[in-house]
Amino acid sequence: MAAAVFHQAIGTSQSLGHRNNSGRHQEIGNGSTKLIFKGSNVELGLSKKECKRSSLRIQASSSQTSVADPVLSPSNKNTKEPRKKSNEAALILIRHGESLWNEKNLFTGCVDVPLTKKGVEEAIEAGKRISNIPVDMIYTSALIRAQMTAMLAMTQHRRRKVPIIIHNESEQARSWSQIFSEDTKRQSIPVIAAWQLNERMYGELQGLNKQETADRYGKEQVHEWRRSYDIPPPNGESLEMCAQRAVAYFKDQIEPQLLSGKNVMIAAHGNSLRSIIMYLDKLTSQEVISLELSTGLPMLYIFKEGKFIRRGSPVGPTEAGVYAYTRNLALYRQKLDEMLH
Ligand SMILES: O=C(O)[C@@H](CO)OP(=O)(O)O
Repeated sequence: MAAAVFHQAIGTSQSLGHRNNSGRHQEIGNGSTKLIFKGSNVELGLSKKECKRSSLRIQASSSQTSVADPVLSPSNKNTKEPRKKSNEAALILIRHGESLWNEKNLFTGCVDVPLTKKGVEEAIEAGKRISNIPVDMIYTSALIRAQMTAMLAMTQHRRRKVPIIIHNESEQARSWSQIFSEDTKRQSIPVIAAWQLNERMYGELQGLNKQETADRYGKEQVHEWRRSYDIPPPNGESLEMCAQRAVAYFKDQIEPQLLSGKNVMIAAHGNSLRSIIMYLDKLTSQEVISLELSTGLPMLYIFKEGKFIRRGSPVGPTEAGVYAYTRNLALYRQKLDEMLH
């Protein structure tokens, strides 16, 4: 029953840490032509061939289901196996919108800072870009900036399902947040908040101004702390350490959802997403140094036949290119159009 959807992934949801922001930029070319990772001073271009090379191969077995929303096909309404077998699912990654400490240029890490007005607008804009892409499950970090981003983005979604945060932290929380209508459940999207997706813990840099820290310790040292793979900032996490929990969570909890055909959105942070993208795109520890993610930029991957195929950032809800990627996405969009007209 639909309740299963709401409670299955919850076993692992927890409320701990945090992570966050930065001022840098990665630009992911729209569509599949070109990726450009821009750092403050760094630029790395990947050709189409290179992108292809870096797309992930995952040891995954067979059963996957449809990108099409089961609610839209009445025949699936009352079945225990709500989805048809299919080969693909959509994965949307989104870094949170600008936070108040991004704005002040402070190291944020696990400090739980909300979005600025600009961050709110970025999240809404991101939501418009993905408003025609199916979302069955949402994963966020335990931090408010990622959760705000996910929720604000979903206000723009045309399917109008209600994102609902799953509270599994105690038996009472589970019991008190139950939903007693199967139909209402079907019109909802479970949102799992997991500390493992939090920003890297920035140790003794948290709260310090990035520019002042560079003036004090030197630009190179600070760049190493911020972008190297295996050098941690003082008493903080390196990207490698961050990957150990973020990528493990992705593999253990999120990949199985994709394998079962669920379309997933992840709202998280600059570095937790860098580590996940490193895994998805098979970037080397050298390549990941140049990977920068802009705030509020959604990135689409198609999970198909055990592989992650990077599809760039949808430019807007009507961008024809996105829907040319897969037949299922096009069908979903068409059904939304029919439903909403
Ligand atoms: O301050 C932070 O938490 C992070 C992410 O915004 O900054 P950086 O760009 O240094 O990784």
